[in-house]
Amino acid sequence: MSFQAAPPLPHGSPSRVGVLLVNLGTPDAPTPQALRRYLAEFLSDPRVVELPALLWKPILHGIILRTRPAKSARKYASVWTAEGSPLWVWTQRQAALLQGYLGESGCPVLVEPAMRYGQPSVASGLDALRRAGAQRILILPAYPQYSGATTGSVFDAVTRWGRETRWVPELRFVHQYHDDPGYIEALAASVRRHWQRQGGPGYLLMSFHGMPERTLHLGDPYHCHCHKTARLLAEALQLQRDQFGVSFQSRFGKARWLEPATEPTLEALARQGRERVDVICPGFAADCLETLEEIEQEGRAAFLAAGGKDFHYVPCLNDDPQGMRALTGLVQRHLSGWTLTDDPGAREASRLRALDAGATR
Ligand SMILES: C=CC1=C(C)c2cc3[nH]c(cc4nc(cc5[nH]c(cc1n2)c(C)c5CCC(=O)O)C(CCC(=O)O)=C4C)c(C)c3C=C
Ligand SMILES: [Fe+2]
Ligand SMILES: [Fe+2]
Repeated sequence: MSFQAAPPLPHGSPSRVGVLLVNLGTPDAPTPQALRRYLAEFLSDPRVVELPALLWKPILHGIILRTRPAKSARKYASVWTAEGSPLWVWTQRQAALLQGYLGESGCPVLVEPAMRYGQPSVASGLDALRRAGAQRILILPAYPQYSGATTGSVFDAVTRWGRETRWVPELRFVHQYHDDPGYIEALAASVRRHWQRQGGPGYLLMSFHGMPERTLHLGDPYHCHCHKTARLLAEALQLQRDQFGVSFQSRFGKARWLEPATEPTLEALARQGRERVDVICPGFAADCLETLEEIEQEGRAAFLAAGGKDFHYVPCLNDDPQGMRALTGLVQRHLSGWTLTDDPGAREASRLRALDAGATR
């Protein structure tokens, strides 16, 4: 076992604070080859598919990685942008904006974007922060609701990096922000703006990414977090019980997943005579394949084919200024004691350093 050498820090240089903003990850290109690499890494994570490796590996390599890459590549091609995969484009932009907002509020930190699967990896993001002099690092998984498959897996990647690192930095970890008032209010404001453009409210379907149902019975808080986010958003919008619903999308594999599923819910709403539906995906910090293709394209088609008339997708918070301010506030609270703005000890130390510098001049 060898440990990575600590990056050289100039003698007497101040310790810096870093934030690693981590989202799920995405393929490098909308091609079957890139999808095969990405899905092989993603679906080999035991946090994502909780089956014994002896059972799962032959299914993954013998069936899924032979068929799914081509199908998924076509879906990715339909949402790909000139700058790349939407998930990566938004995550990069969020990291740059977060660094700017934090700096403006007197909290000078470095923010690096990273992807749990694919590139830039969690390890490369942490290395970049260390090279830039960060000795204190806050990990910010871009998942408002905790799940073992997402947030838990980011933790695994961070600790795996730590196991190979000589000088492990001081670390903090954001666990979830599903009921953060700033996040809820930013979502509510985005719905109100949508209503204004449409001349009034429609039925609001809040669609969250699904999870295998057994994870709920095994104690994963994801399902509860999704329902609490939905309740708080409905309260902020003063919606009555018959004006909104919660559903779970992106079913994968043969096991039971959380119910109700989004697409059948949209079809049922249309058949019940709901002419208009507005869909929001509060569990996604940024638009990606799951929102742009599965909801905005497939969800729309399913609703209209079942007799619905008017389908609207309310985009994720992405780079929304109110959403970014909410994230800034969340990070500031988690950095408490680490930055000069909110740490009396650090302020005093900096005052003493200044006095010291004056005395030696
Ligand atoms: C937001 C939270 C997410 C949870 C919870 C989640 C669980 C989960 N996902 C899969 C399988 C797939 N997910 C895929 C894409 C994908 N998933 C999330 C987020 C969550 N997943 C995002 C943000 C994305 C989009 C990535 C992008 O590049 O835009 C995919 C890949 C696409 C495809 O081939 O369909 C798979 C597969 C499982 C099994 C799971 C829980 C156990
Ligand atoms: Fe997923
Ligand atoms: Fe999907």
